[in-house]
Amino acid sequence: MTSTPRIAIYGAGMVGNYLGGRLHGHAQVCFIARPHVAARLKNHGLTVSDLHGHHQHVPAATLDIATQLDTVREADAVLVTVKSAATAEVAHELAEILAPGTPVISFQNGVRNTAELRAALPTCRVLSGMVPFNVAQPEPAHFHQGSSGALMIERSTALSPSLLSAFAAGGLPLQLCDDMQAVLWAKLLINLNNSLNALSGLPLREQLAQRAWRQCLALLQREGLRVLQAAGIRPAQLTTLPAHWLPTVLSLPDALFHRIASRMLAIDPLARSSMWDDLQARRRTEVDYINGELVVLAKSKGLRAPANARIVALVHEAEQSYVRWEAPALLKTLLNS
Ligand SMILES: NC(=O)C1=CN([C@@H]2O[C@H](COP(=O)(O)OP(=O)(O)OC[C@H]3O[C@@H](n4cnc5c(N)ncnc54)[C@H](OP(=O)(O)O)[C@@H]3O)[C@@H](O)[C@H]2O)C=CC1
Ligand SMILES: CC(C)(CO)C(=O)C(=O)O
Repeated sequence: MTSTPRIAIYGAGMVGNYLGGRLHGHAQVCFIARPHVAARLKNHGLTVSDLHGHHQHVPAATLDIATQLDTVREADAVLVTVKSAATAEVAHELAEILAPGTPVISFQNGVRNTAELRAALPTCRVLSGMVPFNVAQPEPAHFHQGSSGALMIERSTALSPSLLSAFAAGGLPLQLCDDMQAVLWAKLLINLNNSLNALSGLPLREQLAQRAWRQCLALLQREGLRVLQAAGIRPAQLTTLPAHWLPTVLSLPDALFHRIASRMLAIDPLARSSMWDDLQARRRTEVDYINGELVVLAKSKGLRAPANARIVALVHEAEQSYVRWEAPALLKTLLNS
């Protein structure tokens, strides 16, 4: 690999544009974008910022934006940043074009994207990744990191020093990890809030500041933890507290929660979950790949996950016609499911 790696970003949305903007100048970044996104970037350039004060504009003339896959042929690494439902299609497109041995990193939520990519790309080095922070889009070509955390990637010899250096130089702290499946399950437990946030219609910080919403999340997580235990899956510890303590902390009264868990509320006031973005854009959500994953796993173990199943149904209803929920009503519905 050359000293400036060529990185293709497959899926120029929230995460793809943010990561690509940060990597720009430290790597030769090529964005694979939908035509309307490509047009917007070509008009405005790309701006990325974060809650720590970073602000950077990448002029349009310096952006490499493609709507066809041909440019990926030369990539030293591909970052997959599409929603989970698009992974299969992307994997098959990449299979036609990528050189054997190319690292392909899934920066997606959900626990099955990597396996899906591996099945279609047996000669590539497919690695799991995880994005811990939120990305918002305050303006059409501006992507803002609204919470903190280091990216995680599966440790592998496929990650060249120049690739790792590009992330460091771009101000994207990176943690290499041996057991990414445990990380992805732990992230899935956190992502159980995506649907609640979407149904609440509130920014994340405002939603999580309210005990009744945290009690809904605690209920979904407790159910999830029971299912994971039955399946012999131990989620990694991604927060200051182990995953199995989170439901207790989330259920605390507001005053105590704000004192003990203030870090959980260190989120940009405008940030919302990616599932809220999908509902607003009237796109299919990832609920089947998050809450639905627990429902399927429970069934395979002869168990049920009724509260998560109820959320799957409610989000599918919201995909058809959005109804905003109040937390006490949703909590009652979940307790009765
Ligand atoms: N947004 C966030 O804050 C976070 C998101 N994540 C996860 O990261 C992943 C990506 O999320 P996010 O960035 O929000 O998703 P977005 O929907 O914002 O971005 C994905 C982009 O990829 C495009 N796309 C899909 N298929 C293709 C294709 N075949 N060719 C070209 N473009 C394509 C989509 O277009 P179209 O919509 O037209 O299909 C969309 O523009 C998800 O798994 C999400 O859960 C993780 C942490 C935070
Ligand atoms: C960062 C987090 C947990 C919440 O924004 C997320 O993963 C998402 O929105 O999909």
